[in-house]
Order: sequence, then C-alpha cells, then structure tokens
Amino acid sequence: MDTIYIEKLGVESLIGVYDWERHSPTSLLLDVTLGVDLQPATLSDDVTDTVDYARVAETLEEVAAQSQFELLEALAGKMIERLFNDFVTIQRVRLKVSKPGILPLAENVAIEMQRERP
Ligand SMILES: Nc1nc2c(c(=O)[nH]1)N=C([C@H](O)[C@@H](O)CO)CN2
Repeated sequence: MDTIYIEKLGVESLIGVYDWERHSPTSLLLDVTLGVDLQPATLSDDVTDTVDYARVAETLEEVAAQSQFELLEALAGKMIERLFNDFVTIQRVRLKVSKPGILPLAENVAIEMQRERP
C-alpha cells in the first residue's frame, strides 16, 4: 500500500465539552495519512487516477466547518466516514486531530485514529 500525506492542515470547528468553547470556532490542526494504490498514477500522470489531496483537504475543511461536536474523537470519526464515502480508492486512513493551546500547561493535545475501509 502506498501513502499520501497531508500535514498540519489548519481547520476551524465549533468543538469542545465546555460552554466557553461553544461560542466561537476553535483552530485545529490535522495530520492525515491515506493508504492508496499510487501505481495507476505513476503510469498515467493523471490526477484522476489517484486521490487528489487538494480535494481531500477541502472535504476535511468542510466537515470541520459544518460540525458542532463536543469531542475530537467524534469529529475525527465523522471525517474518516466522509473520506471513505467520497474517495472510493482510499483503503486506510490515519487521522491525528490536534487542539493546540487549549490546556494552559500543554503546548498541544491530540487524538489519533486509524481505520481500514469497512
Ligand atoms: N479525550 C478527550 N478529552 C477531552 C476532550 C476531547 O475532545 N477528547 N475535550 C475536552 C475539552 O473540550 C478541552 O478542549 C478543554 O478542556 C476535555 N477533554
């Protein structure tokens, strides 16, 4: 299996457990690893024969902007569901969602999930 990476993608989402987090969107960073067969695109040099990482980034920005989850886990689950639904050649997704600066004594907090296509 080959790999496509999107690193430190900045998105905005209304997310958080506490009332003070639910008045305005929070900045999140996404690290995405996609398991894809890249061999067809090595032969064709055609973006339609691979997964267009620009479209993946747009999809993740859209899911984040339209969601209102409490937990990072729930947002990550929805994002992975959308990627498998919209990009049929993605076989595996690893997604790390970071919420930098949210805890006073930590530079960053994050969750990471990895899923295979169902
Ligand atoms: N495992 C998690 N723990 C916590 C989350 C989360 O999304 N996943 N979120 C919060 C608060 O919303 C945090 O942003 C501020 O304390 C707490 N714990």
